[in-house]
Amino acid sequence: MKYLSTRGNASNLDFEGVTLAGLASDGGLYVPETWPRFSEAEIASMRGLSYIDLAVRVMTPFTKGSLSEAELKELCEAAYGRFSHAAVTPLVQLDSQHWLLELFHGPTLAFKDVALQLLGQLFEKFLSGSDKALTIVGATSGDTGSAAIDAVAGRERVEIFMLHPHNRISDVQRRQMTTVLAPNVHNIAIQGSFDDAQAMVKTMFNDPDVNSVLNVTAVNSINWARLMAQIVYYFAAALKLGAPERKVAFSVPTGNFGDVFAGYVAAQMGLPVERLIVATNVNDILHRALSRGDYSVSGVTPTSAPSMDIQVSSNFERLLFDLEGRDGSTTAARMKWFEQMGKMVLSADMRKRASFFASARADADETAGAMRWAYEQCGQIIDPHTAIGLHGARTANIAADVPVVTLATAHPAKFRDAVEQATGIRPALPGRVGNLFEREERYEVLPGEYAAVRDYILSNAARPALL
Ligand SMILES: Cc1ncc(COP(=O)(O)O)c(C=O)c1O
Ligand SMILES: N[C@@H](CCOP(=O)(O)O)C(=O)O
Repeated sequence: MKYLSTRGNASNLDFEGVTLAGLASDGGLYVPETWPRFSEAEIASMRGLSYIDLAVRVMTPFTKGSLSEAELKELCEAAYGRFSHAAVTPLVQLDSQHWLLELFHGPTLAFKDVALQLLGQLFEKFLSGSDKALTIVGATSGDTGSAAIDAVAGRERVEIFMLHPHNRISDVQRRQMTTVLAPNVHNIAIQGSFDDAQAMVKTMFNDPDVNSVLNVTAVNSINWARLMAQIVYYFAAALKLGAPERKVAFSVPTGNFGDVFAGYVAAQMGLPVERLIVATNVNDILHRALSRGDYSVSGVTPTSAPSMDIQVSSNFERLLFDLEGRDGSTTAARMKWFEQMGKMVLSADMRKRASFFASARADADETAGAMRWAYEQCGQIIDPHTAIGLHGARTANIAADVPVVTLATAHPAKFRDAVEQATGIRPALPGRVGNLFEREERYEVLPGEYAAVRDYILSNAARPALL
């Protein structure tokens, strides 16, 4: 499989190349040259497979040429062997139409583990036998950071610098990152928002002062391998609910548009998806864009679902690329305009082409209300991000005979204060996170200025000599 950049001006790479590169050299995001497609019979034959065997089946078309099926299986076994549930991503029924897809049974209690446990294995595999080292530079609104750090802490040849918005993530999220004291892990709290951190990361990729000495890569969902691994659980859920004979709708708590884009890819691959509901909090740029064409950035408002306090949704670029006929120069011009003006308009025609996506927005009361409904009506404690998804699922106009699956993206214990406020229940942290509140923390607080962050990374990166 070959991959091309959404901005049409970077070398085409194979799977190994895009995994190690993270972002394309023209600032675009890598996508497969074409979407692979399974027939109905092929999808039916996936029923009953274990999660690992299903993952190999779904991901093989994307990894062809870089990994054999046996190698991919070995990596999946290592990645998913650390999950605390035998099904890896179990489904829980709420009522006659609604299900939760629990994606938080990995080591750091959020859906990010599903992709990042595999990405850690992929880095190791692709670096083995070479003299290369990688410097991961990532931005997190709380969950990607801990999942990425868990996946690479202590590994040789990989060093990680993770930027988070200072004082804007939960105490559990922060400690899951800052108490990992392995020498290859560096946490930086920046005075600013996740969007500021994400913009710095993207700038770093094309900064000659950085990439002349460091081999920089990404663990955010700008890295194609992240999205690829997230496609699998859409197949897992739909197959359990009757696919390919029966259509299923998904409601996805959305920030960077990565998770829901993985659902879009699953549909391109032939999975019968009725609708994808893009569920946002009050940082609602995607809801505004899909419902009325207004993709314009306003300030980020802190909410009880901090991981979704995002306005610039990186993966939306991948959708725009498809909606505009996969013409890189059109997408490049559109993104350049957006980067300068902070806004773009989606024409009625583009919105029509995107009408496979529905969208919804939940404010603070609606988020708390969804947590209460899940607890009082269905006996389920859910986190605020999942609650936003559930609000979207329950308010979208989906026919009563179509199952609606809400992606449960984080364990409620990561957001104990918000859950307790809404339901009166303070969820306990699962044993697998250990004595988080007794461990020493280490992180650097830096101003939200690109030069300060770049200089810190350049002076603290341990292995430039290996490149
Ligand atoms: C718990 C949680 N839910 C939802 C999201 C949104 O996912 P995405 O950024 O892929 O849209 C995030 C962050 O990305 C998250 O951490
Ligand atoms: N919500 C994320 C933000 C980054 O998203 P990513 O999926 O692109 O890594 C987080 O929790 O860090």
